[in-house]
Amino acid sequence: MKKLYGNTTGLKADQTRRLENLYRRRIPNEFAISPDLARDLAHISHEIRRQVGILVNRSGKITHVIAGDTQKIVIPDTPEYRTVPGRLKGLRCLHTHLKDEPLTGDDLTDLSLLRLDLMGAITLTPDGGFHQLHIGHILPKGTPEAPWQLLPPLSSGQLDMGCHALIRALESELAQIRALYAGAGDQERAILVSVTTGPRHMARDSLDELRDLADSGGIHVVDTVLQQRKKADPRLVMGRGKLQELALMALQRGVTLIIFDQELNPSQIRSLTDQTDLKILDRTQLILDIFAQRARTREGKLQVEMAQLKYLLPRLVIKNTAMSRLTGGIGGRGPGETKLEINRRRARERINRLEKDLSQVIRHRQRQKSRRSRKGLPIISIVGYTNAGKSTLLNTLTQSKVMAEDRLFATLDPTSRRLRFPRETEVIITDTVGFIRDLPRDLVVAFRATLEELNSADLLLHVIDISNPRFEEQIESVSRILSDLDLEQVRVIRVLNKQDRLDPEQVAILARKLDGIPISANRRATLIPLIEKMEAEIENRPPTA
Ligand SMILES: Nc1nc2c(ncn2[C@@H]2O[C@H](COP(=O)(O)OP(=O)(O)OP(=O)(O)O)[C@@H](O)[C@H]2O)c(=O)[nH]1
Ligand SMILES: [Mg+2]
Repeated sequence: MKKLYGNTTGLKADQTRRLENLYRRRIPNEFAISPDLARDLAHISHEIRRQVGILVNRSGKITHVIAGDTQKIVIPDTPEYRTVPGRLKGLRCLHTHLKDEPLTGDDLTDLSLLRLDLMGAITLTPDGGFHQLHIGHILPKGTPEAPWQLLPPLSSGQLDMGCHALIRALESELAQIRALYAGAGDQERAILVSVTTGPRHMARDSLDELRDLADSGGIHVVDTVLQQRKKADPRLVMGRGKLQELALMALQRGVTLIIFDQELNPSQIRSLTDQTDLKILDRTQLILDIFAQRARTREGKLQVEMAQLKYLLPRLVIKNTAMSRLTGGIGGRGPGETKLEINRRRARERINRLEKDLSQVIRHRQRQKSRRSRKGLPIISIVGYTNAGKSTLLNTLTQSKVMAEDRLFATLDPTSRRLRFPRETEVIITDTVGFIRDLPRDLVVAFRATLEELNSADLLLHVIDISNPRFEEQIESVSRILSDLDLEQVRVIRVLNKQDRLDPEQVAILARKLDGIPISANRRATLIPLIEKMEAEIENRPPTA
Protein backbone atom coordinates (compact mmCIF):
# COMPACT_ATOMS: atom_id res chain seq x y z
CA MET A 1 0.00 0.00 0.00
CA LYS A 2 1.31 3.47 -0.80
CA LYS A 3 2.04 5.75 2.11
CA LEU A 4 0.11 8.70 3.39
CA TYR A 5 1.72 12.11 3.34
CA GLY A 6 1.49 15.03 5.73
CA ASN A 7 0.00 15.25 9.17
CA THR A 8 -0.90 11.65 9.94
CA THR A 9 -0.09 11.44 13.65
CA GLY A 10 -3.04 10.74 15.90
CA LEU A 11 -5.19 9.17 13.19
CA LYS A 12 -7.04 6.01 14.18
CA ALA A 13 -6.05 2.78 12.45
CA ASP A 14 -9.38 2.67 10.71
CA GLN A 15 -9.06 6.26 9.46
CA THR A 16 -5.55 5.61 8.18
CA ARG A 17 -6.82 2.55 6.33
CA ARG A 18 -9.67 4.48 4.73
CA LEU A 19 -7.26 7.18 3.60
CA GLU A 20 -4.87 4.58 2.20
CA ASN A 21 -7.71 2.92 0.35
CA LEU A 22 -8.17 6.13 -1.61
CA TYR A 23 -5.15 5.10 -3.69
CA ARG A 24 -7.35 2.45 -5.29
CA ARG A 25 -9.75 4.98 -6.74
CA ARG A 26 -9.58 6.25 -10.31
CA ILE A 27 -11.08 9.36 -11.81
CA PRO A 28 -12.63 9.24 -15.31
CA ASN A 29 -11.22 11.70 -17.86
CA GLU A 30 -14.12 14.13 -18.01
CA PHE A 31 -14.32 14.53 -14.27
CA ALA A 32 -12.26 16.91 -12.16
CA ILE A 33 -13.14 14.44 -9.41
CA SER A 34 -15.87 11.83 -9.35
CA PRO A 35 -18.90 12.68 -7.18
CA ASP A 36 -18.52 9.66 -4.89
CA LEU A 37 -14.83 10.37 -4.31
CA ALA A 38 -15.60 14.02 -3.57
CA ARG A 39 -18.24 12.87 -1.08
CA ASP A 40 -15.84 10.42 0.61
CA LEU A 41 -13.10 13.04 0.91
CA ALA A 42 -15.60 15.41 2.50
CA HIS A 43 -16.75 12.77 5.00
CA ILE A 44 -13.40 11.70 6.24
CA SER A 45 -12.11 15.24 6.33
CA HIS A 46 -15.09 16.24 8.47
CA GLU A 47 -14.49 13.26 10.75
CA ILE A 48 -10.79 13.84 11.37
CA ARG A 49 -11.15 17.65 11.41
CA ARG A 50 -8.26 18.00 8.98
CA GLN A 51 -8.02 18.99 5.38
CA VAL A 52 -7.48 16.01 3.09
CA GLY A 53 -5.91 16.34 -0.32
CA ILE A 54 -5.07 14.16 -3.28
CA LEU A 55 -2.73 14.64 -6.23
CA VAL A 56 -4.06 13.13 -9.43
CA ASN A 57 -2.09 12.41 -12.59
CA ARG A 58 -3.37 12.63 -16.14
CA SER A 59 -4.50 9.03 -16.25
CA GLY A 60 -6.82 9.75 -13.35
CA LYS A 61 -4.67 7.84 -10.87
CA ILE A 62 -4.15 9.13 -7.37
CA THR A 63 -0.43 9.53 -6.75
CA HIS A 64 -0.46 11.15 -3.32
CA VAL A 65 -2.94 11.23 -0.43
CA ILE A 66 -2.17 14.02 2.01
CA ALA A 67 -3.55 14.80 5.45
CA GLY A 68 -3.32 18.42 6.59
CA ASP A 69 -4.55 20.40 9.54
CA THR A 70 -7.67 22.54 9.85
CA GLN A 71 -6.20 25.34 7.72
CA LYS A 72 -3.94 23.78 5.11
CA ILE A 73 -2.26 20.81 3.54
CA VAL A 74 1.41 20.74 2.62
CA ILE A 75 2.02 19.33 -0.83
CA PRO A 76 5.05 17.03 -0.68
CA ASP A 77 8.00 17.19 -3.06
CA THR A 78 7.22 15.24 -6.19
CA PRO A 79 10.56 14.95 -7.96
CA GLU A 80 9.36 12.10 -10.13
CA TYR A 81 6.89 14.56 -11.64
CA ARG A 82 9.33 17.31 -12.41
CA THR A 83 8.34 18.81 -15.69
CA VAL A 84 10.20 20.37 -18.52
CA PRO A 85 10.29 24.17 -18.11
CA GLY A 86 7.28 25.74 -19.73
CA ARG A 87 4.93 22.83 -19.12
CA LEU A 88 2.48 21.98 -16.42
CA LYS A 89 3.34 19.41 -13.84
CA GLY A 90 0.98 16.67 -14.96
CA LEU A 91 -0.61 16.57 -11.52
CA ARG A 92 -3.65 18.32 -10.17
CA CYS A 93 -4.42 18.89 -6.53
CA LEU A 94 -7.86 18.50 -5.00
CA HIS A 95 -8.31 19.14 -1.32
CA THR A 96 -10.99 19.86 1.20
CA HIS A 97 -11.69 23.13 2.97
CA LEU A 98 -13.43 22.54 6.29
CA LYS A 99 -15.15 25.89 6.06
CA ASP A 100 -17.12 27.05 3.06
CA GLU A 101 -14.20 28.96 1.62
CA PRO A 102 -13.09 29.20 -2.04
CA LEU A 103 -9.44 28.93 -3.16
CA THR A 104 -7.12 30.84 -0.84
CA GLY A 105 -4.05 32.90 -1.67
CA ASP A 106 -1.91 29.98 -0.51
CA ASP A 107 -3.76 27.62 -2.83
CA LEU A 108 -3.09 29.90 -5.79
CA THR A 109 0.56 30.25 -4.81
CA ASP A 110 0.88 26.46 -4.80
CA LEU A 111 -0.91 26.32 -8.13
CA SER A 112 1.59 28.61 -9.79
CA LEU A 113 4.79 27.66 -8.01
CA LEU A 114 4.23 23.96 -8.61
CA ARG A 115 2.65 24.58 -12.01
CA LEU A 116 -0.16 22.21 -11.15
CA ASP A 117 -2.60 21.25 -13.88
CA LEU A 118 -5.43 22.52 -11.70
CA MET A 119 -6.05 23.41 -8.09
CA GLY A 120 -9.38 22.43 -6.58
CA ALA A 121 -10.95 23.13 -3.20
CA ILE A 122 -13.84 20.96 -2.02
CA THR A 123 -16.06 22.78 0.44
CA LEU A 124 -18.13 20.96 3.03
CA THR A 125 -21.71 21.28 4.20
CA PRO A 126 -22.09 21.75 8.00
CA ASP A 127 -22.81 18.03 8.48
CA GLY A 128 -19.76 16.95 6.50
CA GLY A 129 -21.31 16.42 3.09
CA PHE A 130 -19.89 17.62 -0.24
CA HIS A 131 -20.95 21.16 -1.00
CA GLN A 132 -19.05 22.60 -3.97
CA LEU A 133 -15.83 22.29 -5.93
CA HIS A 134 -13.85 25.49 -6.62
CA ILE A 135 -11.34 25.17 -9.44
CA GLY A 136 -8.55 27.49 -10.50
CA HIS A 137 -5.96 27.15 -13.23
CA ILE A 138 -3.02 29.11 -14.57
CA LEU A 139 -3.78 31.35 -17.54
CA PRO A 140 -0.93 30.68 -19.98
CA LYS A 141 -1.42 34.02 -21.67
CA GLY A 142 -2.40 35.83 -18.50
CA THR A 143 -1.06 39.11 -17.22
CA PRO A 144 0.47 39.98 -13.85
CA GLU A 145 -2.92 41.45 -12.90
CA ALA A 146 -4.92 38.43 -14.04
CA PRO A 147 -2.66 35.41 -13.91
CA TRP A 148 -5.31 32.81 -13.03
CA GLN A 149 -8.75 31.73 -14.06
CA LEU A 150 -11.19 30.80 -11.32
CA LEU A 151 -14.13 28.73 -12.56
CA PRO A 152 -17.60 29.23 -11.06
CA PRO A 153 -18.08 26.72 -8.21
CA LEU A 154 -19.31 23.29 -9.35
CA SER A 155 -22.00 21.27 -7.61
CA SER A 156 -22.19 17.49 -7.44
CA GLY A 157 -23.91 17.16 -10.83
CA GLN A 158 -21.36 19.36 -12.64
CA LEU A 159 -18.11 17.59 -11.85
CA ASP A 160 -17.79 16.10 -15.35
CA MET A 161 -16.58 19.44 -16.62
CA GLY A 162 -14.30 18.13 -19.37
CA CYS A 163 -11.26 18.07 -17.15
CA HIS A 164 -8.84 16.49 -19.62
CA ALA A 165 -9.87 18.69 -22.49
CA LEU A 166 -9.24 21.73 -20.30
CA ILE A 167 -5.76 20.57 -19.31
CA ARG A 168 -4.96 19.73 -22.93
CA ALA A 169 -6.06 23.19 -24.01
CA LEU A 170 -3.82 24.78 -21.37
CA GLU A 171 -0.85 22.70 -22.50
CA SER A 172 -1.38 23.61 -26.12
CA GLU A 173 -1.48 27.32 -25.25
CA LEU A 174 1.79 26.86 -23.36
CA ALA A 175 3.24 25.03 -26.35
CA GLN A 176 2.36 28.05 -28.50
CA ILE A 177 4.26 30.29 -26.10
CA ARG A 178 7.27 27.97 -26.19
CA ALA A 179 7.16 27.85 -29.98
CA LEU A 180 6.98 31.62 -30.11
CA TYR A 181 10.18 31.94 -28.09
CA ALA A 182 11.96 28.94 -29.55
CA GLY A 183 12.07 30.95 -32.77
CA ALA A 184 14.44 33.37 -31.05
CA GLY A 185 17.36 30.96 -31.44
CA ASP A 186 18.76 28.83 -28.70
CA GLN A 187 19.40 31.84 -26.52
CA GLU A 188 18.40 31.17 -22.97
CA ARG A 189 15.65 33.48 -21.68
CA ALA A 190 16.11 34.86 -18.19
CA ILE A 191 14.59 37.08 -15.56
CA LEU A 192 17.08 39.02 -13.43
CA VAL A 193 16.24 39.44 -9.77
CA SER A 194 17.64 41.62 -7.07
CA VAL A 195 16.45 41.37 -3.49
CA THR A 196 17.94 44.19 -1.51
CA THR A 197 17.96 45.55 1.98
CA GLY A 198 19.86 48.66 0.89
CA PRO A 199 18.87 51.76 -1.10
CA ARG A 200 16.98 51.25 -4.32
CA HIS A 201 19.29 53.19 -6.63
CA MET A 202 22.28 51.04 -5.68
CA ALA A 203 20.36 47.86 -6.38
CA ARG A 204 19.24 49.38 -9.70
CA ASP A 205 22.84 50.16 -10.73
CA SER A 206 23.94 46.71 -9.80
CA LEU A 207 21.05 45.17 -11.75
CA ASP A 208 22.03 47.24 -14.78
CA GLU A 209 25.47 45.74 -14.58
CA LEU A 210 24.00 42.26 -14.17
CA ARG A 211 22.10 42.90 -17.38
CA ASP A 212 25.34 43.78 -19.17
CA LEU A 213 26.83 40.58 -17.80
CA ALA A 214 23.86 38.54 -19.02
CA ASP A 215 24.10 40.17 -22.46
CA SER A 216 27.78 39.32 -22.56
CA GLY A 217 26.92 35.75 -21.64
CA GLY A 218 24.57 35.52 -24.62
CA ILE A 219 21.44 35.42 -22.47
CA HIS A 220 18.24 37.16 -23.47
CA VAL A 221 16.93 39.21 -20.55
CA VAL A 222 13.14 39.16 -20.54
CA ASP A 223 12.59 41.27 -17.47
CA THR A 224 14.16 42.47 -14.26
CA VAL A 225 12.60 42.36 -10.82
CA LEU A 226 13.75 44.40 -7.87
CA GLN A 227 12.39 43.70 -4.41
CA GLN A 228 13.23 45.74 -1.36
CA ARG A 229 12.89 43.92 1.93
CA LYS A 230 13.77 44.63 5.52
CA LYS A 231 15.58 41.32 5.60
CA ALA A 232 16.31 38.74 2.91
CA ASP A 233 14.32 35.57 3.50
CA PRO A 234 16.85 33.02 4.77
CA ARG A 235 15.30 30.26 2.71
CA LEU A 236 13.75 31.74 -0.43
CA VAL A 237 15.59 35.12 -0.45
CA MET A 238 12.32 36.80 -1.48
CA GLY A 239 8.79 36.35 -0.17
CA ARG A 240 6.82 33.33 -1.32
CA GLY A 241 4.18 35.52 -2.93
CA LYS A 242 6.80 37.39 -4.98
CA LEU A 243 8.42 34.11 -5.96
CA GLN A 244 5.07 32.83 -7.19
CA GLU A 245 4.63 35.94 -9.36
CA LEU A 246 8.05 35.24 -10.76
CA ALA A 247 7.28 31.60 -11.50
CA LEU A 248 4.12 32.60 -13.35
CA MET A 249 5.89 35.29 -15.32
CA ALA A 250 8.49 32.70 -16.29
CA LEU A 251 5.80 30.35 -17.54
CA GLN A 252 3.92 33.02 -19.44
CA ARG A 253 7.00 34.44 -21.14
CA GLY A 254 9.00 31.36 -21.97
CA VAL A 255 11.67 31.91 -19.31
CA THR A 256 13.87 29.02 -18.19
CA LEU A 257 16.43 30.77 -16.06
CA ILE A 258 16.39 33.11 -13.07
CA ILE A 259 19.57 35.00 -12.22
CA PHE A 260 19.93 36.54 -8.78
CA ASP A 261 22.12 39.58 -8.34
CA GLN A 262 23.32 38.38 -4.95
CA GLU A 263 25.32 35.34 -4.03
CA LEU A 264 23.01 32.52 -2.96
CA ASN A 265 24.00 29.94 -0.41
CA PRO A 266 23.59 26.25 -1.23
CA SER A 267 20.36 25.80 0.68
CA GLN A 268 18.80 28.85 -0.94
CA ILE A 269 19.64 27.57 -4.40
CA ARG A 270 18.12 24.27 -3.46
CA SER A 271 14.90 25.72 -2.04
CA LEU A 272 14.48 28.04 -4.99
CA THR A 273 14.95 25.28 -7.56
CA ASP A 274 12.66 22.98 -5.63
CA GLN A 275 9.99 25.64 -5.38
CA THR A 276 10.02 26.84 -8.94
CA ASP A 277 11.40 24.07 -11.14
CA LEU A 278 13.48 26.74 -12.86
CA LYS A 279 17.20 26.93 -13.31
CA ILE A 280 18.63 29.31 -10.71
CA LEU A 281 21.99 31.05 -11.07
CA ASP A 282 23.59 33.75 -8.99
CA ARG A 283 25.86 36.57 -10.07
CA THR A 284 29.01 34.62 -9.28
CA GLN A 285 27.93 31.63 -11.32
CA LEU A 286 27.07 33.89 -14.21
CA ILE A 287 30.52 35.50 -14.13
CA LEU A 288 32.16 32.07 -13.89
CA ASP A 289 30.10 30.93 -16.83
CA ILE A 290 31.13 33.89 -18.97
CA PHE A 291 34.74 33.22 -18.09
CA ALA A 292 34.23 29.61 -19.10
CA GLN A 293 32.89 30.69 -22.50
CA ARG A 294 35.79 33.07 -23.03
CA ALA A 295 38.86 31.23 -21.83
CA ARG A 296 41.16 30.47 -24.77
CA THR A 297 44.54 29.46 -23.42
CA ARG A 298 45.17 26.26 -21.55
CA GLU A 299 46.02 28.21 -18.44
CA GLY A 300 42.85 30.27 -18.65
CA LYS A 301 40.71 27.17 -19.10
CA LEU A 302 42.30 25.37 -16.19
CA GLN A 303 41.85 28.41 -13.98
CA VAL A 304 38.19 28.81 -14.84
CA GLU A 305 37.33 25.18 -14.36
CA MET A 306 39.06 25.24 -11.01
CA ALA A 307 37.07 28.28 -9.92
CA GLN A 308 33.82 26.69 -11.08
CA LEU A 309 34.50 23.49 -9.19
CA LYS A 310 35.51 25.32 -6.04
CA TYR A 311 32.32 27.33 -6.18
CA LEU A 312 30.20 24.27 -6.84
CA LEU A 313 31.78 21.92 -4.34
CA PRO A 314 29.86 23.09 -1.26
CA ARG A 315 26.75 23.12 -3.40
CA LEU A 316 27.05 19.49 -4.38
CA VAL A 317 25.76 18.09 -1.09
CA ILE A 318 22.23 18.70 -2.18
CA LYS A 319 20.01 15.96 -3.40
CA ASN A 320 20.22 14.76 -6.94
CA THR A 321 17.04 16.12 -8.38
CA ALA A 322 18.15 19.72 -8.29
CA MET A 323 21.67 18.82 -9.37
CA SER A 324 21.51 18.95 -13.09
CA ARG A 325 19.80 22.31 -13.10
CA LEU A 326 22.10 23.63 -10.43
CA THR A 327 25.29 22.72 -12.16
CA GLY A 328 24.04 23.32 -15.66
CA GLY A 329 25.25 26.88 -16.00
CA ILE A 330 24.05 28.74 -19.04
CA GLY A 331 23.80 25.97 -21.51
CA GLY A 332 26.83 24.34 -19.90
CA ARG A 333 29.31 25.64 -22.43
CA GLY A 334 33.00 26.14 -21.94
CA PRO A 335 35.87 24.39 -20.22
CA GLY A 336 33.92 23.09 -17.27
CA GLU A 337 31.17 21.43 -19.23
CA THR A 338 32.27 17.92 -18.39
CA LYS A 339 31.79 18.70 -14.72
CA LEU A 340 28.05 18.67 -14.82
CA GLU A 341 27.04 15.39 -13.28
CA ILE A 342 29.98 15.14 -11.02
CA ASN A 343 29.87 14.10 -7.37
CA ARG A 344 31.83 15.54 -4.49
CA ARG A 345 34.59 12.96 -4.44
CA ARG A 346 35.14 13.24 -8.17
CA ALA A 347 35.06 17.01 -7.89
CA ARG A 348 37.85 16.94 -5.31
CA GLU A 349 39.93 14.58 -7.42
CA ARG A 350 39.43 16.85 -10.39
CA ILE A 351 40.50 19.90 -8.38
CA ASN A 352 43.71 18.13 -7.34
CA ARG A 353 44.40 17.20 -10.92
CA LEU A 354 43.75 20.76 -12.09
CA GLU A 355 46.06 22.13 -9.43
CA LYS A 356 48.90 19.93 -10.68
CA ASP A 357 48.29 20.81 -14.33
CA LEU A 358 48.06 24.46 -13.53
CA SER A 359 51.28 24.64 -11.60
CA GLN A 360 53.00 22.97 -14.53
CA VAL A 361 51.59 25.47 -17.00
CA ILE A 362 52.53 28.32 -14.71
CA ARG A 363 56.10 27.04 -14.25
CA HIS A 364 56.41 26.83 -18.02
CA ARG A 365 55.20 30.37 -18.45
CA GLN A 366 57.55 31.64 -15.76
CA ARG A 367 60.50 30.06 -17.54
CA GLN A 368 59.48 31.91 -20.69
CA LYS A 369 59.07 35.09 -18.76
CA SER A 370 62.45 34.91 -17.12
CA ARG A 371 63.98 34.43 -20.54
CA ARG A 372 62.19 37.58 -21.59
CA SER A 373 63.02 39.65 -18.54
CA ARG A 374 66.68 38.73 -18.90
CA LYS A 375 66.55 41.22 -21.68
CA GLY A 376 65.68 43.61 -18.88
CA LEU A 377 62.72 45.24 -20.57
CA PRO A 378 60.48 47.22 -18.24
CA ILE A 379 56.90 45.99 -18.00
CA ILE A 380 53.79 48.14 -18.20
CA SER A 381 50.49 46.45 -17.33
CA ILE A 382 47.07 47.71 -18.32
CA VAL A 383 44.43 47.17 -15.65
CA GLY A 384 40.89 48.40 -15.17
CA TYR A 385 37.23 47.59 -14.96
CA THR A 386 35.86 45.24 -17.56
CA ASN A 387 34.91 46.96 -20.84
CA ALA A 388 36.93 50.08 -19.96
CA GLY A 389 38.92 49.84 -23.21
CA LYS A 390 42.11 48.10 -22.10
CA SER A 391 42.50 45.88 -25.15
CA THR A 392 41.68 48.77 -27.45
CA LEU A 393 44.43 50.79 -25.84
CA LEU A 394 46.93 47.95 -26.23
CA ASN A 395 45.95 47.57 -29.86
CA THR A 396 46.28 51.24 -30.69
CA LEU A 397 49.55 51.59 -28.83
CA THR A 398 51.15 48.59 -30.47
CA GLN A 399 49.17 48.38 -33.70
CA SER A 400 48.05 44.86 -32.92
CA LYS A 401 44.75 43.07 -33.01
CA VAL A 402 43.81 41.73 -29.62
CA MET A 403 40.08 41.10 -29.56
CA ALA A 404 38.27 44.17 -28.27
CA GLU A 405 34.52 44.08 -28.02
CA ASP A 406 31.62 45.84 -26.42
CA ARG A 407 30.98 43.10 -23.94
CA LEU A 408 32.13 42.33 -20.44
CA PHE A 409 35.16 40.10 -20.07
CA ALA A 410 36.16 40.12 -23.71
CA THR A 411 39.72 39.47 -22.59
CA LEU A 412 40.58 36.63 -20.23
CA ASP A 413 44.06 35.66 -21.15
CA PRO A 414 46.87 38.13 -20.75
CA THR A 415 48.54 39.32 -23.93
CA SER A 416 51.96 40.95 -24.08
CA ARG A 417 53.39 43.16 -26.81
CA ARG A 418 56.53 45.14 -27.28
CA LEU A 419 56.30 48.86 -27.50
CA ARG A 420 59.06 51.26 -28.59
CA PHE A 421 58.79 54.80 -27.27
CA PRO A 422 59.73 57.84 -29.34
CA ARG A 423 63.02 58.15 -27.46
CA GLU A 424 63.78 54.52 -28.32
CA THR A 425 63.11 53.02 -24.90
CA GLU A 426 61.57 49.59 -25.33
CA VAL A 427 59.01 48.12 -22.97
CA ILE A 428 56.71 45.10 -22.69
CA ILE A 429 53.07 46.08 -22.38
CA THR A 430 50.47 43.59 -21.17
CA ASP A 431 46.70 43.50 -21.25
CA THR A 432 44.86 41.73 -18.43
CA VAL A 433 41.50 40.35 -17.51
CA GLY A 434 39.07 43.08 -16.52
CA PHE A 435 37.94 43.59 -12.97
CA ILE A 436 34.40 43.77 -11.70
CA ARG A 437 32.67 44.66 -8.44
CA ASP A 438 32.55 41.61 -6.18
CA LEU A 439 34.88 39.66 -8.42
CA PRO A 440 34.16 36.11 -7.23
CA ARG A 441 36.74 35.13 -4.64
CA ASP A 442 37.26 31.74 -6.24
CA LEU A 443 38.12 33.48 -9.47
CA VAL A 444 40.63 35.80 -7.84
CA VAL A 445 42.22 32.76 -6.25
CA ALA A 446 42.19 30.82 -9.50
CA PHE A 447 43.63 33.74 -11.45
CA ARG A 448 46.09 34.58 -8.73
CA ALA A 449 49.06 33.42 -10.79
CA THR A 450 48.00 35.56 -13.74
CA LEU A 451 47.23 38.53 -11.58
CA GLU A 452 50.38 38.19 -9.52
CA GLU A 453 52.34 38.92 -12.65
CA LEU A 454 51.15 42.43 -12.11
CA ASN A 455 53.61 42.47 -9.21
CA SER A 456 56.52 42.45 -11.58
CA ALA A 457 55.12 45.42 -13.47
CA ASP A 458 57.08 48.66 -13.35
CA LEU A 459 54.02 50.73 -14.10
CA LEU A 460 50.27 50.19 -14.15
CA LEU A 461 47.91 51.96 -16.51
CA HIS A 462 44.53 52.11 -14.80
CA VAL A 463 42.04 52.55 -17.64
CA ILE A 464 38.78 54.21 -16.59
CA ASP A 465 35.72 54.49 -18.84
CA ILE A 466 34.61 58.01 -17.89
CA SER A 467 31.56 57.69 -20.11
CA ASN A 468 30.17 55.00 -17.83
CA PRO A 469 27.75 56.49 -15.27
CA ARG A 470 29.16 54.14 -12.64
CA PHE A 471 32.82 55.01 -13.24
CA GLU A 472 33.43 56.22 -9.69
CA GLU A 473 32.35 52.93 -8.13
CA GLN A 474 34.39 51.17 -10.78
CA ILE A 475 37.54 53.10 -9.82
CA GLU A 476 36.94 52.07 -6.25
CA SER A 477 36.43 48.40 -7.13
CA VAL A 478 39.65 48.38 -9.11
CA SER A 479 41.61 50.08 -6.31
CA ARG A 480 40.25 47.57 -3.83
CA ILE A 481 41.26 44.60 -5.95
CA LEU A 482 44.73 46.10 -6.56
CA SER A 483 45.24 46.48 -2.85
CA ASP A 484 43.98 42.91 -2.24
CA LEU A 485 46.69 41.84 -4.64
CA ASP A 486 49.31 43.88 -2.72
CA LEU A 487 49.97 46.09 -5.69
CA GLU A 488 49.74 49.42 -3.91
CA GLN A 489 53.46 50.03 -4.21
CA VAL A 490 53.43 49.87 -8.02
CA ARG A 491 53.14 53.28 -9.69
CA VAL A 492 49.82 53.95 -11.41
CA ILE A 493 48.81 56.31 -14.20
CA ARG A 494 45.09 56.95 -14.36
CA VAL A 495 43.91 56.88 -17.95
CA LEU A 496 40.52 58.47 -18.57
CA ASN A 497 39.20 56.69 -21.62
CA LYS A 498 36.33 57.34 -24.05
CA GLN A 499 36.69 61.10 -23.70
CA ASP A 500 35.05 61.40 -27.13
CA ARG A 501 31.73 60.60 -25.50
CA LEU A 502 31.81 63.62 -23.16
CA ASP A 503 31.95 67.42 -23.50
CA PRO A 504 35.53 68.73 -23.57
CA GLU A 505 34.83 70.91 -20.48
CA GLN A 506 33.59 67.93 -18.56
CA VAL A 507 36.66 65.98 -19.58
CA ALA A 508 38.90 68.79 -18.36
CA ILE A 509 37.14 68.90 -15.00
CA LEU A 510 37.44 65.15 -14.55
CA ALA A 511 41.09 65.14 -15.58
CA ARG A 512 41.85 67.62 -12.82
CA LYS A 513 39.63 65.95 -10.25
CA LEU A 514 40.92 62.43 -10.85
CA ASP A 515 44.47 63.47 -11.74
CA GLY A 516 44.31 61.45 -14.95
CA ILE A 517 45.16 61.71 -18.62
CA PRO A 518 42.16 61.80 -20.95
CA ILE A 519 42.35 59.71 -24.12
CA SER A 520 40.28 57.94 -26.73
CA ALA A 521 41.87 54.54 -26.86
CA ASN A 522 40.71 54.02 -30.41
CA ARG A 523 42.28 57.29 -31.67
CA ARG A 524 46.03 57.18 -31.85
CA ALA A 525 46.41 60.95 -32.01
CA THR A 526 44.87 61.34 -28.54
CA LEU A 527 47.50 59.10 -26.97
CA ILE A 528 50.52 61.39 -27.27
CA PRO A 529 50.33 62.95 -23.79
CA LEU A 530 49.86 59.47 -22.32
CA ILE A 531 52.84 58.06 -24.22
CA GLU A 532 55.01 60.94 -23.04
CA LYS A 533 53.95 60.42 -19.46
CA MET A 534 54.59 56.67 -19.68
CA GLU A 535 58.02 57.21 -21.09
CA ALA A 536 58.89 59.74 -18.41
CA GLU A 537 57.71 57.41 -15.66
CA ILE A 538 59.71 54.50 -17.03
CA GLU A 539 62.88 56.56 -17.40
CA ASN A 540 62.52 57.92 -13.90
CA ARG A 541 61.73 54.61 -12.30
CA PRO A 542 63.96 53.62 -9.41
CA PRO A 543 66.68 51.24 -10.56
CA THR A 544 65.63 47.63 -10.01
CA ALA A 545 67.61 45.71 -7.46
N1 LIG B 1 33.68 55.62 -27.94
C1 LIG B 1 34.75 54.93 -27.55
N2 LIG B 1 34.68 53.59 -27.42
C2 LIG B 1 35.77 52.92 -27.01
C3 LIG B 1 36.98 53.60 -26.71
N3 LIG B 1 37.88 52.68 -26.30
C4 LIG B 1 37.26 51.48 -26.35
N4 LIG B 1 36.00 51.62 -26.79
C5 LIG B 1 35.01 50.55 -26.96
O1 LIG B 1 34.72 49.97 -25.71
C6 LIG B 1 34.46 48.58 -25.84
C7 LIG B 1 35.34 47.77 -24.91
O2 LIG B 1 36.66 47.84 -25.32
P1 LIG B 1 37.74 46.72 -24.94
O3 LIG B 1 39.05 47.23 -25.40
O4 LIG B 1 37.29 45.37 -25.38
O5 LIG B 1 37.65 46.80 -23.36
P2 LIG B 1 38.46 45.92 -22.29
O6 LIG B 1 38.76 46.84 -21.16
O7 LIG B 1 39.58 45.22 -22.94
O8 LIG B 1 37.32 44.92 -21.85
P3 LIG B 1 37.45 43.44 -21.23
O9 LIG B 1 38.53 42.72 -21.93
O10 LIG B 1 36.09 42.90 -21.49
O11 LIG B 1 37.70 43.64 -19.77
C8 LIG B 1 34.70 48.25 -27.31
O12 LIG B 1 33.45 48.22 -27.96
C9 LIG B 1 35.56 49.42 -27.79
O13 LIG B 1 35.36 49.68 -29.16
C10 LIG B 1 37.01 55.02 -26.87
O14 LIG B 1 38.01 55.71 -26.63
N5 LIG B 1 35.87 55.63 -27.28
MG1 LIG C 1 40.00 43.30 -23.15
